[in-house]
Amino acid sequence: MGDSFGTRLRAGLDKRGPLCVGIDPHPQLLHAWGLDDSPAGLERFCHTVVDAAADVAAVAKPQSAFFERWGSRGIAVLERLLSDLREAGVLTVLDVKRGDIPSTMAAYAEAYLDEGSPLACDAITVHPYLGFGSLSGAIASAVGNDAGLFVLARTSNPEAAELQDLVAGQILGSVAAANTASAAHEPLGPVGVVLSATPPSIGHALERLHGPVLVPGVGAQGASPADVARLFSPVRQAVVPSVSRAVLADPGRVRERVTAYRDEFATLLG
Ligand SMILES: O=C(O)c1cc(=O)[nH]c(=O)n1[C@@H]1O[C@H](COP(=O)(O)O)[C@@H](O)[C@H]1O
Repeated sequence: MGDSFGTRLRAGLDKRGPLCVGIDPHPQLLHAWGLDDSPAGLERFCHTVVDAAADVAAVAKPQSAFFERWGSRGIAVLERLLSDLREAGVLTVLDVKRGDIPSTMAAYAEAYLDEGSPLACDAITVHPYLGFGSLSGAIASAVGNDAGLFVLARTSNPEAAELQDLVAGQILGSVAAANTASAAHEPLGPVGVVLSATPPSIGHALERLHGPVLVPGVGAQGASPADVARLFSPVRQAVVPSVSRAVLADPGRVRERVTAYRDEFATLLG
């Protein structure tokens, strides 16, 4: 067995600092970068981001939808991106937000978590809205492959509250139990959560999660690094802030922005 996802993530965060670079090649962004909205444009975009972030970011999170738009040609670019990030020592969280009945979930786990799969990555985002138990097989697969999952608990979009505020506490409790039950829960368990930095407060105790906390919402969606520090101070060592548009706006300044956010988060969460 190799190192668990939590061990690799801890090492990456300690070495490079707390930041996940979101890789979201929106068509408008490709145009702003002077690139075609095409698989070739996507590929150029990805090369630039990997070159800029390779040795300064601990984690990168490609958003699968922007690659799926192009069918098999986009997926080929995504496969190459995952492999380039791995080679650069950047942990990969593929943002696919999967969640299905257990037998189908097993196939998703095979696609993204099995070592040797063309789209293998270190972790994926999943949702628990078919019942947390429907994720059991995916959790077992993550543990068996030294990979991880990030379970949506409270997302950053304004529509999230009506449904998620009803169940977030239950989801956080289930994540804590899954990590505690895992042999690999030190230094960080295999099951992380996604909690946005945009609400005014979290409203739940996070100390017993034993897993990483992926935090979107900074920059384009209005939250600041100081909001992250304020909301997540009890688990600040486990926080992985994720920033996409605010670091990608200008192709000539990706490295500068990644480094600036990383350093600011390191200071605030240190
Ligand atoms: O799972 C996510 O990454 C995610 C969760 C969430 O609550 N909100 C959220 O915006 N995201 C993702 O984060 C990216 C947007 O990040 P920004 O461009 O930094 O706002 C998109 O890929 C979203 O799908």
